[in-house]
Amino acid sequence: MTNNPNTINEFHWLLDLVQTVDVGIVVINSDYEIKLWNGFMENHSGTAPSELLDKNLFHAFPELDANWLKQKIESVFLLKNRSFISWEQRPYVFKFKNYRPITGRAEHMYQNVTLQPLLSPTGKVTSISIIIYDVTDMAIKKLQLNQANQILERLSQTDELTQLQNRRQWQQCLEREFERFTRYQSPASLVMLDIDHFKAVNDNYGHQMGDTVIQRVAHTITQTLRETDCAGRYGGEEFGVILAGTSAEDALHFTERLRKSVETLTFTTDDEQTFSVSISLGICTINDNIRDISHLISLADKALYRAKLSGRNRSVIYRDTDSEKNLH
Ligand SMILES: Nc1nc2c(ncn2[C@@H]2O[C@H](COP(=O)(O)OP(=O)(O)OP(=O)(O)O)[C@@H](O)[C@H]2O)c(=O)[nH]1
Repeated sequence: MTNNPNTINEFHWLLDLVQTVDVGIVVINSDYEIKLWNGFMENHSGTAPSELLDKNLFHAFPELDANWLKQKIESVFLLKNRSFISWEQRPYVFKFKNYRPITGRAEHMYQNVTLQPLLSPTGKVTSISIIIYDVTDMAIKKLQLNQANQILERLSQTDELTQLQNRRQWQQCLEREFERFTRYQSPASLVMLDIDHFKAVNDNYGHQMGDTVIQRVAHTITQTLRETDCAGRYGGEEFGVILAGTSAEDALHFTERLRKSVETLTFTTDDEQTFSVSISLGICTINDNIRDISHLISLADKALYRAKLSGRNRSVIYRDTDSEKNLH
């Protein structure tokens, strides 16, 4: 030890800094015995260094994930390299309460942690330091931003009135299904459907009632779908449904079930008038002659048009020959 007063001063300053810095500092030896526990750690854990000195870290804090942390510590001793634990990988190592005024809503402190080898004068790693940074403010902001982005993403994909997928999103889904067919010949059918005489609904009962009809038809579609199917609002009162792994005949079961459910819906206006609506549906199954999704949509639309022409409130399967016997 030196008796040089300058060196002694510097040593005291360093000790003071270690004790008061707003970062947690813990030093442990290779037996996990605590050799240093600074002021930050004392304040947040509520345990004074005098109670911890030479105690085993994992006995003193049994809530620590011992298996995982020991592995990390061992590799620092072995490789003599720093190791970094990000809050995104693991929100905290030491579970401390969060007292930050800005992010008061966070239950615990988010931590970035560095494990650093401490070399003896002979170059041996006899201890390591665990340095804990409180990153709660930054973590909460990032989590809130992620959450806001998720909401924005959902909004940009959803039709506001019906909560079905909007046209752009739905077409992407159709694109994926089309690709699955081209790659794996995985069958799929497209259904385009439209509310019959919808202009008359608006004209007779008002635009707001028209919106209610669109919403309830959309809800009925959602209730009739399987999880793998994908429904979207294609335009005003026109919807598209992609039925994965479904032949034309099976798609017909779906459309007929849906058509009958819509028929049973009743609507009541403010002045107690009641009315019902019907839908027409066109089905087209993907096959090798179909070039792309625009072509597929146009063929399903042709079948829908035929359903309208032949009296509405029915399902029609598109076939190249497209004869009357396909009407239902
Ligand atoms: N209330 C409401 N009406 C809409 C909306 N989008 C489109 N429309 C109306 O839907 C009507 C569609 O009418 P048309 O395409 O002529 O067809 P239709 O009356 O349904 O008759 P068919 O399809 O031939 O059975 C138009 O009057 C549009 O103004 C919407 O979001 N809300």
